[in-house]
Amino acid sequence: MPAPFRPRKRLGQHFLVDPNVARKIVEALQASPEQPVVEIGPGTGALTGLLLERYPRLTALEIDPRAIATLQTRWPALDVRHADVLTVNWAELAAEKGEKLHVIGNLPYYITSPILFALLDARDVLAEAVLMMQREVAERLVASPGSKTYGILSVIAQLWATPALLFPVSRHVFRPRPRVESAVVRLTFAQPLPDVDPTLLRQVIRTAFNQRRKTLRNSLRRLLPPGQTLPAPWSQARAEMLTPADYVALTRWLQRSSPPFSPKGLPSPISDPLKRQPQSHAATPCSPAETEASDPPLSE
Ligand SMILES: C[S@@+](CC[C@H](N)C(=O)[O-])C[C@H]1O[C@@H](n2cnc3c(N)ncnc32)[C@H](O)[C@@H]1O
Repeated sequence: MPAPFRPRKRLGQHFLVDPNVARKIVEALQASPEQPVVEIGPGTGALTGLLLERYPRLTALEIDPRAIATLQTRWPALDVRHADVLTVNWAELAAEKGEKLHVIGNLPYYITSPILFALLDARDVLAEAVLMMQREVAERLVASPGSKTYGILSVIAQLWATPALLFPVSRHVFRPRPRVESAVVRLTFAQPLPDVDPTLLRQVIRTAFNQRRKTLRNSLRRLLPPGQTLPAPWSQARAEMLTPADYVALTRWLQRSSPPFSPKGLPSPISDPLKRQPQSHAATPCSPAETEASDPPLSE
């Protein structure tokens, strides 16, 4: 069905036109019918109709009033809210629904990374998220240590959730066609990690990857108390060699060394990242500074 209005590229409006792909995405959601589902960016409703058939407690969040008018005409009873997904208060929405939320959406690709970080931040009130995104970002979410695509997003996503790359989607099933290929990912949100300050953990990961060419001994220097140095297995490693679990262990060690972050300070055994087998891209040069909003240009 052609969009009843001119798609706006600046809003990432590439509408899905293949009903089989739409069905596959909706079927990837593991929510049961009585659970609350939130759709990000319903657009003209490629997923919305299918979702409503299964999930009567659906809420849709859309920024474009023209899309909202279309949705209200097609499904007058739909709970569609005019909202910028980046400013949504997920905790309030979950409180309103009375339980953890299941999120779904074909994401607007110009803000994929900020949406992912916002959802990961809201992990305590979310159960799962099934999201279509550019394939390159999907691959980053599931990347392993030592690989070219392993970065801040990989580590944080793998700590706060279990990401699974479900299936690829061709750029030919959208109108207008995006320039990049897509993929669908499911994030199953994890329980909080015990005995680790999440703010410090994020700061450690970010600081290490922002200078990924340097050894951790140098890149993390400013996080250490004066006179303190990193122990041997970590000090010579680079950011991309550490697993998500290593970052947790490293942060716990820092908490013990820096009193402000040291409420409990439990010891944690670590493996030696220098002895780990690097993967095929282990020696890749530094990519341009990885930032949370670094999504590539997308439209044709
Ligand atoms: C890739 S389209 C997907 C549309 C529809 N779900 C589909 O599959 O055809 C992305 C949708 O997100 C909406 N959108 C863009 N920026 C948004 C934002 N900040 N908050 C909420 N929705 C947004 C766009 O208007 C568009 O409807």
